[in-house]
Amino acid sequence: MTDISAAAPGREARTLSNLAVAGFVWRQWMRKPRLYGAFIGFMGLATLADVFVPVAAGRLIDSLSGGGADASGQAHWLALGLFLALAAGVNIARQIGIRMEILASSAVMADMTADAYARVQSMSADWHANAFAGALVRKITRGMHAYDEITMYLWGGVLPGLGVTYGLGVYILINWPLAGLYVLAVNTLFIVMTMAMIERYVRPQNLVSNARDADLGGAVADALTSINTVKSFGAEARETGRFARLAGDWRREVRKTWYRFANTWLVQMIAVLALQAGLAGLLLAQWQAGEASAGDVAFALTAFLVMAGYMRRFGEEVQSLQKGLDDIQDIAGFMAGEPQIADAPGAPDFRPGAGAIEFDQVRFTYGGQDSPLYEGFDLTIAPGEKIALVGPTGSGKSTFVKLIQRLYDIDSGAIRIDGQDVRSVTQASLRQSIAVVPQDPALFHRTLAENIAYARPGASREDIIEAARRARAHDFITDLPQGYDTLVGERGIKLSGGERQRVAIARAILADAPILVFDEATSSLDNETERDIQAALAEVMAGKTAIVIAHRLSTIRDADRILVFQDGAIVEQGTHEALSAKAGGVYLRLAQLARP
Ligand SMILES: Nc1ncnc2c1ncn2[C@@H]1O[C@H](COP(=O)(O)OP(=O)(O)OP(=O)(O)O)[C@@H](O)[C@H]1O
Repeated sequence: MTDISAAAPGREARTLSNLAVAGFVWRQWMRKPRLYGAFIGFMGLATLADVFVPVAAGRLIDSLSGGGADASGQAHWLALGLFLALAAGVNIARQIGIRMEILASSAVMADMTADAYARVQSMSADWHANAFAGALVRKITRGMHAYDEITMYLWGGVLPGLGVTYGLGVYILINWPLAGLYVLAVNTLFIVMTMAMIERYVRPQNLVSNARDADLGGAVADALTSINTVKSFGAEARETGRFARLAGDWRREVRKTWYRFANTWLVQMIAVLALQAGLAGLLLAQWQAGEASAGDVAFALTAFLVMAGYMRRFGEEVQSLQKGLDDIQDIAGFMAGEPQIADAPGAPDFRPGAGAIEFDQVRFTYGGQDSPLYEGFDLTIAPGEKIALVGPTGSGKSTFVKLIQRLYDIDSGAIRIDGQDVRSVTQASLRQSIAVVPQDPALFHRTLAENIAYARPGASREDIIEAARRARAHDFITDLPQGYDTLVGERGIKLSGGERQRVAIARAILADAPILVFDEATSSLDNETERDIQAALAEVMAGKTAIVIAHRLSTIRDADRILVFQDGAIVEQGTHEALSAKAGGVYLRLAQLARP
């Protein structure tokens, strides 16, 4: 199994072999085999017709130079007709082929991009923590367009080019062996040299400039998603400077790539000239010796023009094809590996119960860390229990929540919810049974009604309003000019922190999950908002297992049990009264510090 993490943006992308990328492209073609079959068939017809254009030209010249010796005087008209029919046939077949390709590729590009998007969404939280959203967007869109280029350049350019040049080469070989050998040899040399230069000389540099290109996208998205921080530090000029440095890196690398492209073209042009001079010279010599007719020389010159056109394009097309393969390799990489956190084959959906949670000898280490955060971690939470998690920053409270949601897999031991191991059920069904109200909820740039209904798509307007009422969000929503139809701005930027949390509580109410997790905002809210949120919360928690990452004494006091975390372990647990009575205890110290 390929480790997909290596392809995570932000790190240098792993290079898939051309063969692996080609396999991916092949599977995309197989989505529309009939349309692509027709496209290839028409391109083949066009190629065949192109091979015979010089032959028809030769016949025409011969019939003309024969002075109309045939009895009817029709031969040259027939030859001209054949010549024109072939020339028209090439273009008609190509036109029909291209239209088939447009039909097939537009459909495949849409499907392939949707699959890549789904795959990226299925990547683990850890993978995304290492990814730049902007770089991902760039990689996916670049790969989408590369697919069309690969298809067109291969079937519409490179392969017809090979067909015509070798087809004519063989025709020449049969009629004039020496010239034929020369043409085939120069052709082969040209192709081998072009491929080698592109693979060894152009491609490595092209991958480097692609990586710089993705860095640019990543940097823009990184700074723009934190634009408020940038502004609050008055750091616009600093960020612009940072971007300019990255743009400078990109410019240096892309210039090298483009120079390498240009150098390859130069070498190719020299080979085309050699072919031109050699073929014309050889046939002229044969004509002089009386071994070739004027028509033969006309054939040679037309054949050369046709071949030179294909060869000139061949170089560019092989390069574009390689660039296409490089550009699509990120998407191919996403699809080639398995997400680190995957549903077990045939995993059933989670069956929600009363909300019992059990940690059984859990050991967990974050990727990139040497020592485990949790070791031999045991805990049982009864259905309906109200738990408060307290402890110093970095002690492992948020990790506890991430583990019950299975955002990370543990090293050993087991986490069971309602008797079901979190690894044995589908992730989506598990997470739908755990409603999380984060500290600083990010909303979608959609209407408030849509944001609330995110927990239950298809919820009626009445249900949405009822949930908002219970979350103490209805009043501020109806005060907005467009009420429930107000767009909240990217990540909900147009709402205050307290308002966003109440929208998230309304979502949790609609979700109606047996387990509720509430991460209290650390920043202080005004008394009224705080009271509203506490009241809303009390309602949501009724009858559910509730886990509150607590920063406020009020929440802690009401908890059935307080778990005190320190360095990834629960060092004390009990009610507020019991823990407060424990002289020298961690909780007592934290509570004293928290008191105003
Ligand atoms: N994705 C990650 N990769 C590596 N280490 C991580 C990751 N997330 C958290 N950690 C580390 O794990 C430890 C526990 O973090 P966690 O977020 O669970 O603490 P916390 O108690 O919730 O802290 P806070 O109260 O500040 O939110 C910290 O040392 C943190 O640096």
